Amino acid sequence: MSDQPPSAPYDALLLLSFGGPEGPDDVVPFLENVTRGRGIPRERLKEVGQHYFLFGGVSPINEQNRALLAALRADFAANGLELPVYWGNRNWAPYLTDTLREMAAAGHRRVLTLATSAYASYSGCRQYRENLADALAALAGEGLPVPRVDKLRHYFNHPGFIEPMVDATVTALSELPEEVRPKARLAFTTHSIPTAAADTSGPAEGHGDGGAYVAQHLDVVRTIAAAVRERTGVDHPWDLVYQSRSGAPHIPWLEPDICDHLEEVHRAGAAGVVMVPIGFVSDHMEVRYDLDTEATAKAAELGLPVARAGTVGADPRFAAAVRELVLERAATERGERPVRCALGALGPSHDLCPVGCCPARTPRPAAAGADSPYA
Ligand SMILES: CC1=C(CCC(=O)O)c2cc3nc(cc4[nH]c(cc5[nH]c(cc1n2)c(C)c5CCC(=O)O)c(CCC(=O)O)c4C)C(CCC(=O)O)=C3C
Ligand SMILES: [Fe+2]
Repeated sequence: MSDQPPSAPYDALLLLSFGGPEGPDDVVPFLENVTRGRGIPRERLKEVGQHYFLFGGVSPINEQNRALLAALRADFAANGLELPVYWGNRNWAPYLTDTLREMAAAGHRRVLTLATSAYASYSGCRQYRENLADALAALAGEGLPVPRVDKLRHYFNHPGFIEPMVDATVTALSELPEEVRPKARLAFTTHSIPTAAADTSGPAEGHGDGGAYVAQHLDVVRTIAAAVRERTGVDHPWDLVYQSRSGAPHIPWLEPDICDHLEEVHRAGAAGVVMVPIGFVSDHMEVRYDLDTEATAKAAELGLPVARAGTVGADPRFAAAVRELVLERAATERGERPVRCALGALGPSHDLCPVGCCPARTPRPAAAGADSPYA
């Protein structure tokens, strides 16, 4: 219908993120929020607290989300898309429940969510859906109208997410000493998760060795590596490696860790390494500490030249991709069949997480999926 805005039936977009401390006094309460009921050893928490104190107790993530919000609003305005954009976090202010309450009070009834995690996994998808369900339950408990909330499909393979990472990889290669550059290896990194969580990531039919989490990352790696080869004319050898492991040592998590990987390729005679943090949407603490501080120190100790590629952050191409994804999903909801952009071999991801997608160890209500208790 021509009198409908192009984002109909949606009336608002919600940027849903992790949240982070904004000063030294925030660090401990933030970590308590993150780890509530998750069984992370005390020693690991003390250590992670130190990472934040090293940066004045300030995580870069909130500033980066503010920049992304600004980029989204600028892109929407420039393209005549009148869709208000809100921001709420899992672990720090602005808290998701407060944001959703504000959205409900402003009259929003069909909310589309952009989570700052591009891939399938319990931590990157279902846990956000559980947070949405908790927030909606709180609104219902307060007698407020409960908006219907959907979530955008995984965007790991969207050109607007991939292309900035290709540029960033080429730029990082150019930062290596000239004689090292043509022989450099690419180490694509993402957050390690328990292997049991990886194996059950994504829809049930893909469960098994690494699940959708590893399959989606490998798809991205192959796409970026091929594009870098085209741009530089060099076939850089690559690996998918992991970082930021927590949890008890006896529980298996995805390996190898980036630091062990650097040692290993150094031993095998590698000339240099570009670290490409494909698992993260912005240069937040996992990137600034685990890669720029820890892994970079390890490389210096080895005498191995390294460079680190930037993340997508508030790149205008990513903001445009979000707009395309919003319009695509809106059209699908209206019963149309829009073009669904995706690079790589896997094709566009599902719009609606099916029952059994990225199951939790202890089942809990999750919104914005086929098993949502909310309409
Ligand atoms: C897959 C994944 C992403 C990527 C997808 C996404 O972006 O969502 C991610 C992002 C992030 N993780 C972050 C911080 C933390 N994650 C922790 C703990 C954990 N992460 C896990 C997984 C992931 N995490 C897991 C399986 C745990 C174990 C405990 C549990 O099962 O929950 C802990 C506890 C201490 C520790 O052990 O490190 C902290 C402090 C920050 C904020 C950074 C900042 O402040 O700038 C961000 C963006
Ligand atoms: Fe994490």
